[in-house]
Amino acid sequence: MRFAPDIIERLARARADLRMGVPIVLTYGPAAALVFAAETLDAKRFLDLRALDGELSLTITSRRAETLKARAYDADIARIALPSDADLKWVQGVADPADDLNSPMKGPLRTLRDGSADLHRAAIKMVKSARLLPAVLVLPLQEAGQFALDHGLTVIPVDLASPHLKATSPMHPVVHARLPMEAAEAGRLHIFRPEDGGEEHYAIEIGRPPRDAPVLARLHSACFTGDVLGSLKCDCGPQLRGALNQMGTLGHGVLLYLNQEGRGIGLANKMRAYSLQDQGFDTVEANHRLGFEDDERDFKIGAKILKEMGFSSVRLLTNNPKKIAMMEKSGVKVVERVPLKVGENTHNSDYLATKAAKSGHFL
Ligand SMILES: Nc1nc2c(ncn2[C@@H]2O[C@H](COP(=O)(O)OP(=O)(O)OP(=O)(O)O)[C@@H](O)[C@H]2O)c(=O)[nH]1
Ligand SMILES: [Zn+2]
Repeated sequence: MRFAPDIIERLARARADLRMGVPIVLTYGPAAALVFAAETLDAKRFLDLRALDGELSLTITSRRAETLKARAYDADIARIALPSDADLKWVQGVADPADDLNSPMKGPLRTLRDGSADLHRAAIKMVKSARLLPAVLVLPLQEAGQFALDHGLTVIPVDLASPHLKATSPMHPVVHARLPMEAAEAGRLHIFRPEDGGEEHYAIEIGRPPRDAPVLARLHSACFTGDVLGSLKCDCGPQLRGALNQMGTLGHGVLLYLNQEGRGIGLANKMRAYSLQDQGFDTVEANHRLGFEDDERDFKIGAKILKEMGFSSVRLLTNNPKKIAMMEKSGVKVVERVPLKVGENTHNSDYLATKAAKSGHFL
């Protein structure tokens, strides 16, 4: 009998811990560290953390470090030595750009350059996958095993975890049922569940497309504001309905509804980005100021689901060349790109222009 969680299950637990403000322990060979997500750390735990010995660092991505004018010696991340007088408000000010313009002085920031950054890099990956701000407090630990046991903390060995932090989780069909829709009466909704405890994704199959021919397909990323609320800041709502209508007219197609809200940063972070856009930054700059890349989505998920459904080639409805490249790389042939230009308005024209200029979208 073996009921203990395996590494994938422990990673899911660790993500939930971080979201609730509970620290985790990361180990890598003989090295170990106590890790808190800066966003969810509370005052009480921060005081207790301060009382422990060791060099406490606030690790951020090099994207965020650039905005804060901090040197990033570890390529994609920067380990900021926590000043002795730094309080929780200071930590959150480094993590969250909301007040950058009101109170720009966070530094001068001293970043660490000696020692290994492996644990810190893994910690950033974990908070990103927990859809939190990419900033972590990291304290090296000596007796990590005992410490974790004493405090009931989840322990993640980074060497075991890293292949899973990189890979796209296998996706399993859960259930499907008939769903007549305005765009097509012959609709069917399929639910797919990843093995890693992450978000479920959906496939909307219209008609019964033959599996041995290219299918009209769309990879749509969740956009609560556009899809549900009819936001005018983006073109997602009209693209969603436009794609379904084209498939309905043709009589068959597959729309994948991928729960990668805000280009993979989650709705809370997307709203942080919107707030920065209200301060004058464009969609790409806002992501960078938050510490994210322009696009944190994993399009391999889409290819996995299509293959699972039996499709191997598509006519892809998109203006995004990266989706095409990723499908091809993942073994789904894109025989044709079908442009999807709908829903431009006065509120989103700058947003669409930025995507064309900075993210390489087809005009
Ligand atoms: N971070 C962030 N995400 C946004 C913003 N505006 C829209 N989104 C998200 O961007 C995604 C839009 O995805 P898609 O409809 O696949 O658009 P796309 O990558 O431009 O590709 P195509 O529409 O296929 O050309 C959704 O997840 C939205 O929630 C924004 O300003 N910031
Ligand atoms: Zn949108």
